[in-house]
Amino acid sequence: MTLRALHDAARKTLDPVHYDYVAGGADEERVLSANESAFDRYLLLPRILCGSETRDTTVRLPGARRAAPVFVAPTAFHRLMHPDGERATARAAAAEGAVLVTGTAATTAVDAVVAAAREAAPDPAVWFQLYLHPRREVTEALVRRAEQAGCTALVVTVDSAVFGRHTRDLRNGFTDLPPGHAAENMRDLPGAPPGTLTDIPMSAAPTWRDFAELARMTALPVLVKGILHPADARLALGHGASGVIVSNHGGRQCDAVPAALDCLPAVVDAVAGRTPVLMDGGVRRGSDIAVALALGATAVGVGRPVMWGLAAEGEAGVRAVLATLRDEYDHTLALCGGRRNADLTKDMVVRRGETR
Ligand SMILES: Cc1cc2nc3c(=O)[nH]c(=O)nc-3n(C[C@H](O)[C@H](O)[C@H](O)COP(=O)(O)O)c2cc1C
Ligand SMILES: CCCCC(=O)C(=O)O
Repeated sequence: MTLRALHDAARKTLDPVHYDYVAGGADEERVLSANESAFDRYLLLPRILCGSETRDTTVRLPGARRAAPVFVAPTAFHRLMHPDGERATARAAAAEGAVLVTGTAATTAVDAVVAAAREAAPDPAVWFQLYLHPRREVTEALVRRAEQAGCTALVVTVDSAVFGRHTRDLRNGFTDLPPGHAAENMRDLPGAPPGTLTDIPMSAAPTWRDFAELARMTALPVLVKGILHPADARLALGHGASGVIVSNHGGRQCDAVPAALDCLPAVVDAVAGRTPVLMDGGVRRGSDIAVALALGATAVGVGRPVMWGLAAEGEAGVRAVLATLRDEYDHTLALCGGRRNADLTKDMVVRRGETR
C-alpha cells in the first residue's frame, strides 16, 4: 500500500472528528501546507558511476544504534487511531529499526510502550517526549518514569508555550479525549491525588535554565524539539542538548513560521557538526528524505503518515509506512549514485528552475 492509499483508508475508517484532529493544523493551516510544498521546491542533482549494489542507509543517533534515517515523531493519542494504539506503533517501529518517540500525550504508559517494542526487537530505541513543567518535581518524575521504562533518550518539546489554535478541533468541539482514554503517563505525578491525572503542561514559564537542569538530572541524551532559529540551536548545545530537532510541530503551533525544511540549512550551519540535526514536517516520500539529508539532516521524523498507517491497518500499517519510506529512500540514494547517507551532499540539491 502506498502512503496515499493508507491515508485514504484511514480517512474512511476514522471518526471524522479524530481524522480532523490529526490532519489539521493551526489557524489558517498555512504552515501545514508549506511543510509539504517546501519539498517540491528542492530537486536532486544525482552523481553518476559512483554507486554500489548494496547501500548502507543506517544512521547513528543518540540512544540508538544503526537506526533507520526515518523516526516516528511524537504524536498524541494513538488509541484514537486503533485499539492497539501505541503498542502497535512500538512493535512496528522496533521491527523496522526506527526510533519511536513516545511521549506525555500517549494513551499508553511508557513502560508498556517499551515492553511492546521489545516484543518485536531485542534492542529497540524508544525515546520519551515531554514538556518542561513549571514544577520541577513533575518534570523529574516524568524523567524517572522514562528512565525506568528503558527509554534511551529524552525529547523536550519547546514550541508549545501555549497550545496552538487548531481550527478544525475548535469547529468540531474536540477538546477532550473520549471516555476510556487518557494520557497515562500523566497519572500519579507529584502533587496530585493517587490515580488522578495531571494536565499536560503547556507553559511559557520555562527557560534555558530549566532545560539545563533537566539535562543535568539524567544520564540520558536530551534532544530539543521545535527549533527554528539558528541562535536557539546554539543555545541548545550550550545548555547540554545532545541533538536538535528542527520542527514547527507539523504546522500546529505558530501559523506564521517557515516550512521546517526551509529552517534546516541555517540550523545545520549553526550546529556545525557538533550534534545531530533532525527535522520533521511534511516528509511524505523517499526523495523528501534524500533532500533533507543532503541539506544536512541526520534523520527525519514522520508524524501524520504513521497515524494513517496505524488507523488503516494497525501494526502492519505502521510497518508499511516505515518500510515504504525506507525502500523509496534507498532507491533514490541508488539513483543519486550514493552508497551511504553521507554521499548526499548539499551540492546535490537545487531549487526548482535552477541548476548549477
Ligand atoms: C496528531 C498529532 C499529535 C501530535 N502530538 C505531539 C506531541 O504530543 N508532542 C510533540 O512534541 N509533537 C506532537 N506533534 C508534532 C509531531 O511530533 C511532528 O512535529 C509533526 O507531526 C511532523 O509533521 P508531519 O505530521 O507533517 O510529519 C503532533 C502532531 C500530530 C499530527
Ligand atoms: C495535549 C496534547 C498535545 C498534542 C499535540 O502536541 C498536538 O496535538 O499537536
